[in-house]
Amino acid sequence: MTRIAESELILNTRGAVYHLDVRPEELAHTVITVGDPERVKAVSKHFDKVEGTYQHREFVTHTGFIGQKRISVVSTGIGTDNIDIVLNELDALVNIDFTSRTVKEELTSLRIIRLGTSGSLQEAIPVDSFVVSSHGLGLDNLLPFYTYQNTPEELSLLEAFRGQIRMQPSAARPYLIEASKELKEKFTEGFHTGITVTCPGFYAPQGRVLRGALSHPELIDQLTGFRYENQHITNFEMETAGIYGLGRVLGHECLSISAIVANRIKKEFSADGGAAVEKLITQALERIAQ
Ligand SMILES: O=P(O)(O)O[C@H]1O[C@H](CO)[C@@H](O)[C@H]1O
Ligand SMILES: O=c1cc[nH]c(=O)[nH]1
Repeated sequence: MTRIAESELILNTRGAVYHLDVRPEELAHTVITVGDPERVKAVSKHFDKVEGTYQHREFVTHTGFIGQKRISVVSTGIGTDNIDIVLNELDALVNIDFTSRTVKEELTSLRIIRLGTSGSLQEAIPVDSFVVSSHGLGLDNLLPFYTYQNTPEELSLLEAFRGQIRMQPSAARPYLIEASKELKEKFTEGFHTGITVTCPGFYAPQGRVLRGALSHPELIDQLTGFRYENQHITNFEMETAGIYGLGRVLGHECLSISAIVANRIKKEFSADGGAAVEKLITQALERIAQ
Protein backbone atom coordinates (compact mmCIF):
# COMPACT_ATOMS: atom_id res chain seq x y z
CA MET A 1 0.00 0.00 0.00
CA THR A 2 1.39 3.40 -0.99
CA ARG A 3 1.95 5.77 1.92
CA ILE A 4 0.44 9.22 1.27
CA ALA A 5 3.01 11.92 2.09
CA GLU A 6 2.58 14.70 4.69
CA SER A 7 2.39 17.30 1.89
CA GLU A 8 -0.56 15.53 0.20
CA LEU A 9 -2.75 14.45 3.13
CA ILE A 10 -2.27 17.26 5.61
CA LEU A 11 -3.20 16.59 9.24
CA ASN A 12 -3.07 19.16 12.03
CA THR A 13 -1.75 18.75 15.56
CA ARG A 14 -4.98 17.18 16.79
CA GLY A 15 -4.87 14.60 13.99
CA ALA A 16 -7.66 16.31 12.07
CA VAL A 17 -7.79 16.88 8.32
CA TYR A 18 -6.31 20.24 7.25
CA HIS A 19 -9.19 22.47 6.09
CA LEU A 20 -12.16 20.89 7.87
CA ASP A 21 -10.37 20.34 11.22
CA VAL A 22 -12.37 17.15 11.71
CA ARG A 23 -11.04 13.74 12.84
CA PRO A 24 -12.34 10.47 11.36
CA GLU A 25 -14.43 9.54 14.42
CA GLU A 26 -16.05 13.01 14.39
CA LEU A 27 -17.81 12.55 11.03
CA ALA A 28 -21.13 10.77 10.42
CA HIS A 29 -21.66 8.79 7.22
CA THR A 30 -24.68 10.92 6.28
CA VAL A 31 -23.41 14.43 5.49
CA ILE A 32 -25.45 17.54 4.71
CA THR A 33 -23.51 20.30 2.96
CA VAL A 34 -24.58 23.94 3.01
CA GLY A 35 -22.84 26.93 1.44
CA ASP A 36 -23.32 29.44 4.24
CA PRO A 37 -21.44 28.68 7.51
CA GLU A 38 -24.38 30.30 9.41
CA ARG A 39 -26.73 27.68 7.88
CA VAL A 40 -24.93 24.89 9.77
CA LYS A 41 -26.63 25.80 13.05
CA ALA A 42 -29.95 26.26 11.21
CA VAL A 43 -29.65 22.53 10.44
CA SER A 44 -28.14 21.28 13.72
CA LYS A 45 -30.76 23.10 15.83
CA HIS A 46 -33.09 20.30 14.64
CA PHE A 47 -30.75 17.58 16.02
CA ASP A 48 -31.88 15.80 19.20
CA LYS A 49 -28.25 15.84 20.33
CA VAL A 50 -25.15 17.64 19.01
CA GLU A 51 -22.06 15.57 19.84
CA GLY A 52 -19.37 17.90 18.45
CA THR A 53 -18.74 21.22 16.66
CA TYR A 54 -15.61 22.00 14.65
CA GLN A 55 -14.54 25.07 12.67
CA HIS A 56 -11.62 26.20 10.50
CA ARG A 57 -11.97 29.13 8.06
CA GLU A 58 -15.42 28.89 6.37
CA PHE A 59 -15.68 25.16 7.07
CA VAL A 60 -18.01 24.64 10.05
CA THR A 61 -19.05 21.09 10.98
CA HIS A 62 -21.67 19.97 13.51
CA THR A 63 -22.19 16.24 14.14
CA GLY A 64 -25.18 14.90 16.04
CA PHE A 65 -28.24 12.70 16.06
CA ILE A 66 -31.87 12.84 14.99
CA GLY A 67 -33.25 9.82 16.82
CA GLN A 68 -30.82 6.99 16.05
CA LYS A 69 -29.59 8.62 12.80
CA ARG A 70 -26.10 10.17 13.06
CA ILE A 71 -25.69 13.16 10.75
CA SER A 72 -22.93 15.71 10.09
CA VAL A 73 -23.64 19.11 8.58
CA VAL A 74 -20.67 20.86 6.93
CA SER A 75 -20.42 24.32 5.35
CA THR A 76 -18.56 24.45 2.05
CA GLY A 77 -18.51 28.19 1.38
CA ILE A 78 -19.12 29.19 -2.23
CA GLY A 79 -17.91 27.50 -5.41
CA THR A 80 -16.54 24.24 -6.77
CA ASP A 81 -12.97 25.11 -5.74
CA ASN A 82 -14.22 24.75 -2.16
CA ILE A 83 -16.11 21.58 -3.14
CA ASP A 84 -12.77 20.08 -4.25
CA ILE A 85 -11.46 20.61 -0.71
CA VAL A 86 -14.57 19.46 1.15
CA LEU A 87 -15.30 16.32 -0.90
CA ASN A 88 -11.66 15.17 -0.86
CA GLU A 89 -11.36 15.72 2.89
CA LEU A 90 -14.71 14.04 3.65
CA ASP A 91 -13.53 11.08 1.58
CA ALA A 92 -10.14 11.00 3.32
CA LEU A 93 -11.90 10.92 6.71
CA VAL A 94 -13.61 7.62 5.88
CA ASN A 95 -11.34 6.00 3.30
CA ILE A 96 -7.76 6.77 4.39
CA ASP A 97 -6.16 5.36 7.54
CA PHE A 98 -4.66 8.47 9.15
CA THR A 99 -2.09 6.45 11.14
CA SER A 100 -0.58 4.43 8.27
CA ARG A 101 -1.51 7.10 5.67
CA THR A 102 -2.74 4.39 3.31
CA VAL A 103 -6.06 3.91 1.52
CA LYS A 104 -8.25 1.46 3.45
CA GLU A 105 -8.96 -1.93 1.87
CA GLU A 106 -12.68 -1.61 2.55
CA LEU A 107 -14.09 1.66 1.24
CA THR A 108 -17.05 3.58 2.71
CA SER A 109 -19.60 5.36 0.55
CA LEU A 110 -20.96 8.51 2.19
CA ARG A 111 -24.49 9.89 1.64
CA ILE A 112 -23.91 13.56 0.80
CA ILE A 113 -26.89 15.93 0.47
CA ARG A 114 -26.48 19.62 -0.43
CA LEU A 115 -29.14 21.98 0.91
CA GLY A 116 -28.52 25.23 -0.93
CA THR A 117 -30.03 28.23 -2.67
CA SER A 118 -30.36 28.76 -6.40
CA GLY A 119 -31.75 30.84 -9.28
CA SER A 120 -34.60 29.42 -11.40
CA LEU A 121 -34.30 29.39 -15.19
CA GLN A 122 -37.95 28.50 -15.83
CA GLU A 123 -40.90 30.86 -15.42
CA ALA A 124 -42.96 28.00 -13.95
CA ILE A 125 -40.46 27.31 -11.13
CA PRO A 126 -41.20 30.18 -8.75
CA VAL A 127 -39.20 31.71 -5.93
CA ASP A 128 -39.55 29.81 -2.62
CA SER A 129 -40.06 26.47 -4.41
CA PHE A 130 -37.57 23.58 -4.19
CA VAL A 131 -35.57 21.90 -6.96
CA VAL A 132 -33.91 18.48 -6.81
CA SER A 133 -31.00 18.37 -9.26
CA SER A 134 -31.37 15.30 -11.50
CA HIS A 135 -27.95 16.14 -13.01
CA GLY A 136 -25.20 18.64 -12.34
CA LEU A 137 -23.91 20.29 -15.51
CA GLY A 138 -20.62 22.04 -14.77
CA LEU A 139 -19.50 25.20 -16.55
CA ASP A 140 -16.64 25.43 -14.03
CA ASN A 141 -13.37 23.62 -14.67
CA LEU A 142 -13.08 21.27 -11.66
CA LEU A 143 -13.99 17.82 -12.95
CA PRO A 144 -11.71 17.80 -16.05
CA PHE A 145 -8.75 17.69 -13.63
CA TYR A 146 -9.88 14.18 -12.55
CA THR A 147 -10.38 10.95 -14.47
CA TYR A 148 -13.97 9.71 -14.36
CA GLN A 149 -16.49 7.67 -16.34
CA ASN A 150 -19.74 8.97 -17.82
CA THR A 151 -22.73 6.70 -18.42
CA PRO A 152 -24.12 6.46 -22.00
CA GLU A 153 -27.20 8.44 -20.85
CA GLU A 154 -24.97 11.24 -19.48
CA LEU A 155 -22.97 11.33 -22.72
CA SER A 156 -26.16 11.67 -24.83
CA LEU A 157 -27.39 14.53 -22.63
CA LEU A 158 -24.01 16.24 -22.76
CA GLU A 159 -23.86 15.88 -26.52
CA ALA A 160 -27.33 17.47 -26.81
CA PHE A 161 -26.20 20.33 -24.56
CA ARG A 162 -23.03 20.91 -26.60
CA GLY A 163 -25.11 20.84 -29.80
CA GLN A 164 -27.69 23.37 -28.56
CA ILE A 165 -25.49 25.69 -26.49
CA ARG A 166 -22.16 26.72 -27.94
CA MET A 167 -19.94 27.85 -25.08
CA GLN A 168 -16.80 29.75 -26.01
CA PRO A 169 -14.06 27.08 -25.67
CA SER A 170 -11.98 29.51 -23.61
CA ALA A 171 -14.89 30.03 -21.17
CA ALA A 172 -16.03 26.50 -20.33
CA ARG A 173 -15.75 22.82 -21.18
CA PRO A 174 -19.10 21.55 -19.88
CA TYR A 175 -19.29 18.26 -17.97
CA LEU A 176 -22.33 16.40 -16.63
CA ILE A 177 -22.97 13.87 -13.85
CA GLU A 178 -26.25 12.37 -12.63
CA ALA A 179 -27.55 12.47 -9.04
CA SER A 180 -27.69 9.42 -6.80
CA LYS A 181 -30.84 7.55 -7.87
CA GLU A 182 -31.21 6.08 -4.39
CA LEU A 183 -31.27 9.53 -2.72
CA LYS A 184 -33.35 11.18 -5.43
CA GLU A 185 -36.20 8.70 -4.83
CA LYS A 186 -36.71 10.18 -1.34
CA PHE A 187 -37.44 13.63 -2.79
CA THR A 188 -40.28 13.47 -5.30
CA GLU A 189 -43.56 14.92 -4.00
CA GLY A 190 -43.37 18.70 -3.54
CA PHE A 191 -40.05 19.07 -5.38
CA HIS A 192 -39.35 20.21 -8.95
CA THR A 193 -36.69 18.14 -10.70
CA GLY A 194 -34.31 18.99 -13.50
CA ILE A 195 -30.80 19.66 -14.68
CA THR A 196 -28.85 22.15 -12.57
CA VAL A 197 -26.14 24.23 -14.21
CA THR A 198 -23.18 24.94 -11.94
CA CYS A 199 -21.40 28.20 -12.72
CA PRO A 200 -17.91 29.47 -11.84
CA GLY A 201 -19.36 32.80 -10.65
CA PHE A 202 -22.55 34.60 -9.62
CA TYR A 203 -22.50 37.51 -12.08
CA ALA A 204 -21.43 37.10 -15.75
CA PRO A 205 -21.25 33.27 -15.49
CA GLN A 206 -24.97 33.43 -14.51
CA GLY A 207 -25.77 36.13 -17.08
CA ARG A 208 -25.98 38.98 -14.53
CA VAL A 209 -24.84 42.45 -15.55
CA LEU A 210 -24.03 45.17 -13.08
CA ARG A 211 -21.21 46.99 -14.92
CA GLY A 212 -19.14 44.26 -16.59
CA ALA A 213 -20.44 43.37 -20.09
CA LEU A 214 -21.21 39.72 -20.96
CA SER A 215 -19.20 37.71 -23.49
CA HIS A 216 -22.18 35.32 -23.96
CA PRO A 217 -25.35 37.46 -23.61
CA GLU A 218 -27.65 34.71 -24.96
CA LEU A 219 -26.66 32.23 -22.23
CA ILE A 220 -29.77 32.49 -20.01
CA ASP A 221 -32.21 32.20 -22.94
CA GLN A 222 -30.29 29.26 -24.36
CA LEU A 223 -30.23 27.43 -21.00
CA THR A 224 -33.96 28.06 -20.49
CA GLY A 225 -34.75 26.77 -23.99
CA PHE A 226 -32.58 23.63 -23.82
CA ARG A 227 -34.58 20.42 -24.31
CA TYR A 228 -33.49 16.79 -24.62
CA GLU A 229 -36.20 14.13 -24.66
CA ASN A 230 -38.27 15.04 -21.57
CA GLN A 231 -35.43 16.84 -19.76
CA HIS A 232 -34.79 20.55 -19.25
CA ILE A 233 -32.57 22.86 -17.25
CA THR A 234 -34.30 24.11 -14.12
CA ASN A 235 -31.81 26.29 -12.27
CA PHE A 236 -28.27 27.41 -11.70
CA GLU A 237 -25.99 27.77 -8.72
CA MET A 238 -22.31 27.18 -7.87
CA GLU A 239 -21.60 23.73 -6.32
CA THR A 240 -23.84 20.89 -7.54
CA ALA A 241 -21.83 19.59 -10.53
CA GLY A 242 -18.64 19.59 -8.45
CA ILE A 243 -20.35 17.55 -5.72
CA TYR A 244 -21.85 15.07 -8.20
CA GLY A 245 -18.54 14.88 -10.10
CA LEU A 246 -16.35 14.18 -7.08
CA GLY A 247 -19.03 11.82 -5.76
CA ARG A 248 -18.56 9.83 -8.99
CA VAL A 249 -14.74 9.98 -8.76
CA LEU A 250 -14.62 8.93 -5.09
CA GLY A 251 -17.65 6.62 -4.89
CA HIS A 252 -20.17 8.56 -2.78
CA GLU A 253 -23.96 8.93 -3.19
CA CYS A 254 -24.78 12.61 -3.75
CA LEU A 255 -27.91 14.73 -4.09
CA SER A 256 -28.33 18.49 -4.36
CA ILE A 257 -31.55 20.26 -3.38
CA SER A 258 -32.05 23.99 -3.71
CA ALA A 259 -34.48 26.56 -2.40
CA ILE A 260 -35.16 28.91 -5.31
CA VAL A 261 -34.43 32.46 -4.17
CA ALA A 262 -34.30 34.14 -7.61
CA ASN A 263 -36.40 33.67 -10.74
CA ARG A 264 -34.19 34.94 -13.55
CA ILE A 265 -36.95 34.86 -16.16
CA LYS A 266 -39.49 36.84 -14.14
CA LYS A 267 -36.67 38.91 -12.57
CA GLU A 268 -37.96 38.25 -9.06
CA PHE A 269 -36.11 37.65 -5.81
CA SER A 270 -37.62 35.93 -2.75
CA ALA A 271 -39.05 38.31 -0.14
CA ASP A 272 -37.86 35.91 2.60
CA GLY A 273 -35.20 33.51 1.35
CA GLY A 274 -34.35 32.58 4.95
CA ALA A 275 -37.87 31.22 5.48
CA ALA A 276 -37.65 29.18 2.26
CA VAL A 277 -34.31 27.69 3.35
CA GLU A 278 -35.72 26.90 6.81
CA LYS A 279 -38.67 25.07 5.21
CA LEU A 280 -36.29 23.15 2.93
CA ILE A 281 -34.16 22.11 5.90
CA THR A 282 -37.22 20.85 7.83
CA GLN A 283 -38.61 18.88 4.88
CA ALA A 284 -35.21 17.44 3.96
CA LEU A 285 -34.35 16.37 7.52
CA GLU A 286 -37.67 14.49 7.82
CA ARG A 287 -36.67 12.38 4.82
CA ILE A 288 -32.96 12.08 5.67
CA ALA A 289 -33.65 10.96 9.25
CA GLN A 290 -35.93 8.10 8.13
O1 LIG B 1 -26.79 29.21 -0.62
P1 LIG B 1 -25.65 28.36 -1.09
O2 LIG B 1 -25.75 26.98 -0.57
O3 LIG B 1 -24.30 28.97 -0.77
O4 LIG B 1 -25.77 28.23 -2.68
C1 LIG B 1 -25.82 29.30 -3.62
O5 LIG B 1 -25.63 30.59 -3.09
C2 LIG B 1 -24.28 31.04 -3.33
C3 LIG B 1 -24.31 32.33 -4.12
O6 LIG B 1 -25.04 33.31 -3.46
C4 LIG B 1 -23.59 29.91 -4.08
O7 LIG B 1 -22.88 29.11 -3.17
C5 LIG B 1 -24.76 29.19 -4.69
O8 LIG B 1 -24.51 27.86 -5.06
O1 LIG C 1 -29.39 33.32 -8.61
C1 LIG C 1 -28.80 32.67 -7.74
C2 LIG C 1 -29.31 32.51 -6.45
C3 LIG C 1 -28.59 31.80 -5.53
N1 LIG C 1 -27.40 31.26 -5.89
C4 LIG C 1 -26.90 31.40 -7.13
O2 LIG C 1 -25.81 30.91 -7.41
N2 LIG C 1 -27.62 32.09 -8.04
